[in-house]
Amino acid sequence: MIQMTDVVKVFGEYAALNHLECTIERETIYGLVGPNGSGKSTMLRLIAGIYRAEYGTVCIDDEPVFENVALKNRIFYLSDELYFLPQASMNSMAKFFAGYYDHFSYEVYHSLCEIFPLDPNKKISAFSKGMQRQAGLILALSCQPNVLLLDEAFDGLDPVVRNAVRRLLVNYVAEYNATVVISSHNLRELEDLCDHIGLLYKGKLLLDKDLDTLKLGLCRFHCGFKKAPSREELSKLDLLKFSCSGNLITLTARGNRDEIEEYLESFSPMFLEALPLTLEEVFIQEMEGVGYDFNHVEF
Ligand SMILES: Nc1ncnc2c1ncn2[C@@H]1O[C@H](COP(=O)(O)OP(=O)(O)OP(=O)(O)O)[C@@H](O)[C@H]1O
Repeated sequence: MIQMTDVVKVFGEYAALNHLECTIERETIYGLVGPNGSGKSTMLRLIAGIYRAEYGTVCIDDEPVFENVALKNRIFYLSDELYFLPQASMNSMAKFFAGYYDHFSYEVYHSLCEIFPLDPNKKISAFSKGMQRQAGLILALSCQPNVLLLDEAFDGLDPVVRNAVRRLLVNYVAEYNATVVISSHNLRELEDLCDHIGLLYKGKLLLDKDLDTLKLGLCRFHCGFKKAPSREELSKLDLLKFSCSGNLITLTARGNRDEIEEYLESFSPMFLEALPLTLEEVFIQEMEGVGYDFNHVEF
């Protein structure tokens, strides 16, 4: 379990993380979203033990991370600015990481090299940006970390590779009882990948929720009536959004989907359909629910 308690990280006069509290359970794929400069990389670097917090504690399984060599051997931080040794190929980087990570597995490395169509003898600097990301992921997983920190890891990956990576991460977490934290400024990138989402804004977690709970708590319906009921007539619903055009109604409500559907059926609609909500829409509703103007958070 990753536990950040009252963490402050300052650069000069600026607090990049401002009394941050966050707990990330094992076997979780945790999506960390937030606008540019909200502190995502800083948070990941603190978890990786690269930065020391000015205040507060950062622990993994109750042990402080900073300067903890044994613990860091089980953590891999894949930076948004990928770094490979000059002139390195994947094979030479594998040798480099094998010298540092006690659990580096050549078996895993070779099997991943077969999944991704990259030449392991070619200079990584000659790879495209997306290929370099793939190389980084292969090497990261081969180190078999308990905690895998991926900073903007999906940048530049095409949909096919993205899908493959998604499957790999899900399997990895289950097989190794690992924790993966992925940062992105794009909610849509994380929607089908994470089971938990944290929204970082100005160095604080504004929202930290299980994805199923988030999605289950809200639903949207589109329905048509001979004579549409007014918003007031639907008083039993906890309505977050309501729009009526003629006899067509689109609404978003908080609550149990089946119960809401049953209630709407009692108004004898001519048709009634549930519409999917995107993660972004769920977030907007949740943020407004806690009195926050989502327009200030640009993704
Ligand atoms: N090494 C540093 N020196 C000075 N300021 C820094 C440093 N690293 C981060 N900051 C500042 O801390 C804040 C948070 O930066 P951070 O890189 O953690 O944000 P981010 O959410 O990862 O942003 P992005 O989505 O743009 O990558 C920013 O205001 C940034 O300017």
